[in-house]
Amino acid sequence: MFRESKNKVEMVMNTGNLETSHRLNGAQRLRECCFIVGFLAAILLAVALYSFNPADPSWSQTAWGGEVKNAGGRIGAWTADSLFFTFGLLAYSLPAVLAALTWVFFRKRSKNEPLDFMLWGTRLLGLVVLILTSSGLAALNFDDIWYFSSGGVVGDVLTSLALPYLNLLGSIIVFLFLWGAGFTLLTGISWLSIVEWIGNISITATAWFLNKVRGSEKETLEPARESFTAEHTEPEQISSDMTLSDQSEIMQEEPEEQQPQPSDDETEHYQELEEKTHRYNIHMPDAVDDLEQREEALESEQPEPSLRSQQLHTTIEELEKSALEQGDMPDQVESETAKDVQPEESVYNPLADIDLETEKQPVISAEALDHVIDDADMQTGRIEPVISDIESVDIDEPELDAPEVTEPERKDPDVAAFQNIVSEAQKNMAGAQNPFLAKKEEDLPVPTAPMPTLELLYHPDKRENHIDRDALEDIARLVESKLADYKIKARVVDIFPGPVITRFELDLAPGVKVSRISSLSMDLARSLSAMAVRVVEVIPGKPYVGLELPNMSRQTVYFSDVVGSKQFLDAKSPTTVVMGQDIAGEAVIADIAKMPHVLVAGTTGSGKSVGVNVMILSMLYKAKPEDLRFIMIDPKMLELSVYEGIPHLLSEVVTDMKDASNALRWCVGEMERRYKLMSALGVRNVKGFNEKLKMAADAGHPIHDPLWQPGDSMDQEPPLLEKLPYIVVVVDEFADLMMVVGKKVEELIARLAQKARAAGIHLILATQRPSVDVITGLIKANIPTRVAFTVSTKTDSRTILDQGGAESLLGMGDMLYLPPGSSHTVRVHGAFASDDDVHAVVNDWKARGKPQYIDEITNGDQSPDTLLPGEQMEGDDDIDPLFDQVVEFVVESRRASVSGVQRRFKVGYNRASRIVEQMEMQGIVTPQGHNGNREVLAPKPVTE
Ligand SMILES: Nc1ncnc2c1ncn2[C@@H]1O[C@H](COP(=O)(O)OP(=O)(O)OP(=O)(O)O)[C@@H](O)[C@H]1O
Repeated sequence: MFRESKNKVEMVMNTGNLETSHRLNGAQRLRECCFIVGFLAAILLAVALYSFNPADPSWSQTAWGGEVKNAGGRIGAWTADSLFFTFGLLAYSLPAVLAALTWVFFRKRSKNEPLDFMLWGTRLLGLVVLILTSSGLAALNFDDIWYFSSGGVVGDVLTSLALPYLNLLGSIIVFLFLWGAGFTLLTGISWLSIVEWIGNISITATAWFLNKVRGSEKETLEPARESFTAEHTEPEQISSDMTLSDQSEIMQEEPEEQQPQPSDDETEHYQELEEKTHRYNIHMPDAVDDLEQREEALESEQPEPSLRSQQLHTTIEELEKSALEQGDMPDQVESETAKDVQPEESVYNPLADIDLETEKQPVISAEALDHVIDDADMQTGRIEPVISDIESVDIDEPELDAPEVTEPERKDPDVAAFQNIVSEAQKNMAGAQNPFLAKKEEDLPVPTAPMPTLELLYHPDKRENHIDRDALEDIARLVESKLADYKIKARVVDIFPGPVITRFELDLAPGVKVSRISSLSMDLARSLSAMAVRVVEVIPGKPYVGLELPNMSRQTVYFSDVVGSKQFLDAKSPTTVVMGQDIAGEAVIADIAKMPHVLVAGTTGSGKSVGVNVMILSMLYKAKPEDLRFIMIDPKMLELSVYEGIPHLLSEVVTDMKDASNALRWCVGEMERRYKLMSALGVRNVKGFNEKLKMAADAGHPIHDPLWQPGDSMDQEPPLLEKLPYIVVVVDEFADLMMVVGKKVEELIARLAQKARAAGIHLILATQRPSVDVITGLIKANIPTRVAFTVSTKTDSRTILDQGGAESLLGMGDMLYLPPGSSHTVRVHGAFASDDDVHAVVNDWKARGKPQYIDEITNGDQSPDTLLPGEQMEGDDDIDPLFDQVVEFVVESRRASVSGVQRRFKVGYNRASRIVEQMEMQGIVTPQGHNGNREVLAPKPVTE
């Protein structure tokens, strides 16, 4: 009508809405009026109370006709008088109370903010209690105002009720506490939080005040045990050199965490949580990272699953569908038949089919097959002569590209009989040549690789090297607390997990002696429930002490792992040997030529023989026979005889102790010869000698033997000098040698150990008896490199290493290696080479060549010509004083056993065996036979 446009209409409507929204509805209007009146009353009340004049007319005063002084007029005077009369001093607070009540009840509220009557009921109750108790307290404690009691009538009534029963103090206390309860009812503020808040304020104020008083001088906190823990838990937040104010600043920075004071349980929970998040410095071995990287690489390298393997995961329906689409679905009849014969098979497997068929052949009759075909025909409605009889099934089978299936039923009886005869003959042959019996190797095919390959060795499957950080941290905490039990303040700073043990590096508090921890190693092992704990007193380059604890699950360090390591592959020397892995899993290798001799000791079963085998095998991986030769002495006849026949051997493996001393004597002679040769060529060692020889040969002037004299051989001119190989002498049970041959061996070994280094002759001596009569001072002084496997006592450890520690090893190849020229032992987990590994490498070398034994090494009879400088003929030894008596006894008893002589004459083994050998030399008894017995050659004395 009069509104012209639609827009305008909307605008007018909107404006109308807005206008109505600003108007109050009926109830609201009433409430707002009450709100205004309430405030008016509060203001008037305040005016009346604060301008109260006792001379004004009121309930209590009669002042007729006088001028009213009260600013609230006559009403104000009467009201004020009434309130002062009723509430006393408390009347002054009533305007504020009235204003507050007005605000609470009449202010405009939103719909989502309804009045909580329960809450307001308690508040009202609180207010009443507060007013009553305040009046009571005022009546008891304050003077009257004007002519009113300070507590008003209310206070007077309350006190008159309380005083006869509670007396003054009791009444005050009761009113005070009720007042407190009323306050909490009214405000909802807990008195506990008020107390804590006051405490906080006072501490902060005191700290602030103290710092103010001390001026710029800042207080430094002592790193006490508590702060020590704090440092651990929040190192980046609270450090020991922070001032108190700094710390309070930090506290203020996190008010949410500091202000709501937690309960005791919560505090404990937080402490636990803090301790859980306490991270130690764990050094993961590189191997773990490598492993992870390799795993990732392997995963990324994994080829896409082939179509065939994809098909394995599809259902038969999907396969059929796709086959139909591609048009290579087999004949319906065939598939149906197959279904009947093999209802379970969902994926086609030719091998499974063959097995099934061959198994089923005898039980499927032609009738049954016909029945199957009938069924199929009925289902398909097609008649096709697919299977005619059983034979046709058999003949069709080879099409399936299956392995040969033996079918004894169809064999000719003559052929079967012939085969029986042949197999019987083969069995007899096999019985004669039992493969489990050690036998001479036939000519093996020569390997194509120039040196043995790593494929010969056992390669373990990929091993999980899972390191549980939380478990390690738990152990670290346990270590700290156990040490604290023994009053040792120490803190774990670094953790090095390894394949066999984990090293915890401890930072000791100032003044704690390392020896205290060392002496506690047994107690620590017990309290940590560990097999053994080794204390590393000095870690080179670090101010810490090491505590080595065995891992829960131990990993075997395989020879193939270490021999395939970069360090070993990079090493050039032919005498490089593998030791094992250090505590962090890094390969430890050494060079025998630099050692130059090594002593290996440990109790039986500690892994010595495996260790020695590993050393020999690693040299077989590095050196050709022209570079390195071995002389092996093995009194046990077990450990080293496996090497018999490798081209590196200079002589057969020596198992007779007499031959062993000959071999050692030969070595001394060879050493002397080499020295003469080297001095003739003016070189200082074997390496220099070989280089000079090569240089001369390359230059076309090969060097002839300068020591040759006419008559030494049938040749007319001196022979050409040949390359000198390193010679490594391995003695597996050195104690045996010392026991049987005695002093002579000690002398020979000492001579070799002193001088053989430059001549390229090196010794590996292993013993399971690390006692001072075996490892004598003379030998020890000349053999600087030692390897200690587990020993039973600390004394044994000292005998080998000149320090303790080997008694705390874990066995199974766990060793302490004392490198040459060092007094610090290195803990090494020895590499493990199985018998199969040894055989594989040995066979590989046997296939490459035959050894050329030097007979004089073992058979070299002692004659005045072959005597070494300074050596005496054995026969020149003084005849034993007991000799004549022993001869008499032996000739009479006709028994020439060493033990018999020992028993009869009460002498030691060495002396008895020497006397028997002297008798042998004089032809009184025969040499030892195969059974160890000797026969008496001298005739029995004739008795009259
Ligand atoms: N490095 C190693 N890792 C794992 N197991 C090892 C290792 N070395 C040795 N062993 C285990 O310890 C056993 C004993 O080792 P070995 O025969 O070398 O001891 P031994 O000290 O030579 O004893 P004995 O003196 O009696 O010959 C081995 O059969 C093997 O099972």
